[in-house]
Amino acid sequence: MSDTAGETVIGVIGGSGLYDIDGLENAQWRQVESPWGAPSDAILTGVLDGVKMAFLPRHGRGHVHAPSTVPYRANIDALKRLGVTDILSVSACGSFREDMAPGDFVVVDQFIDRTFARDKSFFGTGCVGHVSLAHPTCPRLSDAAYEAAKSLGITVHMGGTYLAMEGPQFSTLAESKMYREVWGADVIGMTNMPEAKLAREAEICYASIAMITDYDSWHPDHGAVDIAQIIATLTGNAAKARDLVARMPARLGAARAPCPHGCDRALEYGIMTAPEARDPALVAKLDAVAGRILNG
Ligand SMILES: CSC[C@H]1O[C@H](OP(=O)(O)O)[C@H](O)[C@@H]1O
Ligand SMILES: Nc1ncnc2[nH]cnc12
Repeated sequence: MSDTAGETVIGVIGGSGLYDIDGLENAQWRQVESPWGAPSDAILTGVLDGVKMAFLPRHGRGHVHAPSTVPYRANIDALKRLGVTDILSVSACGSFREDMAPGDFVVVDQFIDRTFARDKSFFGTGCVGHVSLAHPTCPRLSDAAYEAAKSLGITVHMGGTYLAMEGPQFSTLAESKMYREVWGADVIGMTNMPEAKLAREAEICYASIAMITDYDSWHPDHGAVDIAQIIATLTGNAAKARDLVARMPARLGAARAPCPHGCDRALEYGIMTAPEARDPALVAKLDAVAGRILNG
């Protein structure tokens, strides 16, 4: 197998309210072709503090894609084609915890996937692959994001379980209470699944920052989700998210040691289909995501 040490390339997937980032040298919006379809938008590439960066607005500029129709596979594949090694996902989320208040950031470390209408894997008939998702986020990248947020004076919580719902409607009161009281979720959003699963399949380290915009519907003093309040909080959060992103290159550095947690080797023993039984068309589509294993 090939060595995974090399150059850091930071990918940032910006969620609701974050449609670009500033300060990149040689900034350029680039159309990236993918065999998995068109990504959400062009990808903004450039260099920040000597580290290559690639920014993709998850919903597209102008917020075109709904949570269910974001082209998750094309997005992860396109970032992989640009050489991205580490993805920082930034997302607007509701909170199930009194102490995770609107305006706070949460470094997510677990997910409950309740989505049901999305393509969730690059693998399938003709090339079956399995990866571990017990620890779906990368501790090295998550630590860097946490430290960056703390250094900016942002109220940030380390660790939290993100409930991924299909949407686009928000939860009923009964669902909100069940996610919080029975399932023990901390935050809720509509987009980090299957994104995190696909990043793991593509052997890209993934960390997720939840920017809290509301208390969903469970909170007796806050009532139901109010989209006007969400947008107001989002606007404030976006500036903090940009500052956090700007600190990431200095935290990670340009030279990249292999991930100590194995994210960049997740597929090492994961492909089950015998070489002679593989579908050449699917293998060809997997050139970026799994080329290290399939063609290594
Ligand atoms: C604007 S509220 C609902 C919307 O915001 C979140 O998007 P993202 O995760 O991309 O920041 C949430 O998941 C919904 O898609
Ligand atoms: N309460 C909520 N539920 C789902 N997604 C969200 N994004 C922001 N707030 C949310």
